Amino acid sequence: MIIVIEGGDQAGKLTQSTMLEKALKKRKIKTKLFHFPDYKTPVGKEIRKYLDGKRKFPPQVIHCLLAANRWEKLDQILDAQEKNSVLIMNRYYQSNLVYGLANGMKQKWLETLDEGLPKADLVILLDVTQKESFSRQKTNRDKFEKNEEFLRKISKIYKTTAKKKRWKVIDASKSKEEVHKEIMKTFSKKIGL
Ligand SMILES: Nc1ncnc2c1ncn2[C@@H]1O[C@H](COP(=O)(O)OP(=O)(O)OP(=O)(O)O)[C@@H](O)[C@H]1O
Ligand SMILES: Cc1cn([C@H]2C[C@H](O)[C@@H](COP(=O)(O)O)O2)c(=O)[nH]c1=O
Repeated sequence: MIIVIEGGDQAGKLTQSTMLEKALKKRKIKTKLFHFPDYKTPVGKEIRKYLDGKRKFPPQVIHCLLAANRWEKLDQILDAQEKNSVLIMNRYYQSNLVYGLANGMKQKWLETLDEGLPKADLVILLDVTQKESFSRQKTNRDKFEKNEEFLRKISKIYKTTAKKKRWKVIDASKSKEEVHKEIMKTFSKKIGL
């Protein structure tokens, strides 16, 4: 199964996807964690430059690149699916939908970019207020993260999309351990334990 950990800036996606990976491996469940964007690939390097303000692209181009970055990893994803029971995605195509909508792109256009990639079985949205996210100090904010107004928009679109698409929303302003417990509860329920 594919579990996606989603959320805005500093929501705790890296923390929680790593804690989940560790917990599943401890239970002897074969698990592989992917991170998107993957900044190490050729397309990923372009995305990094864009987010750092060193490249300029129209929104259509950056959202195509963000999807292309997943297509670059398709063979690795398929291979990982063969070898593991669970794949965890620290962001996946759901991010492109939310950020793309916030950037004025159409839903159908955005969804077509990722059509054909292995689908998510469970999407967990880590919900934090924009205030809480900003209090989790970060020195180098990227192009999308610098704009507070944009981040408020992202938070709103995440919530409405989660409702429409039945993503599991978890209050991520709680402690790391409490959020992890909630994620484990959701996972157990999903697999019928
Ligand atoms: N539940 C929590 N409570 C308080 N601080 C947290 C919590 N979860 C994560 N943090 C802290 O917030 C910061 C961001 O966490 P993390 O890198 O996991 O978030 P992220 O969603 O992956 O961020 P980004 O999208 O910006 O890469 C880190 O310093 C982390 O230790
Ligand atoms: C995968 C993906 C990401 N984005 C956006 C979301 C963030 O603003 C950046 C990535 O930053 P992070 O600190 O490395 O999480 O890119 C997007 O718009 N579309 C996507 O598919």
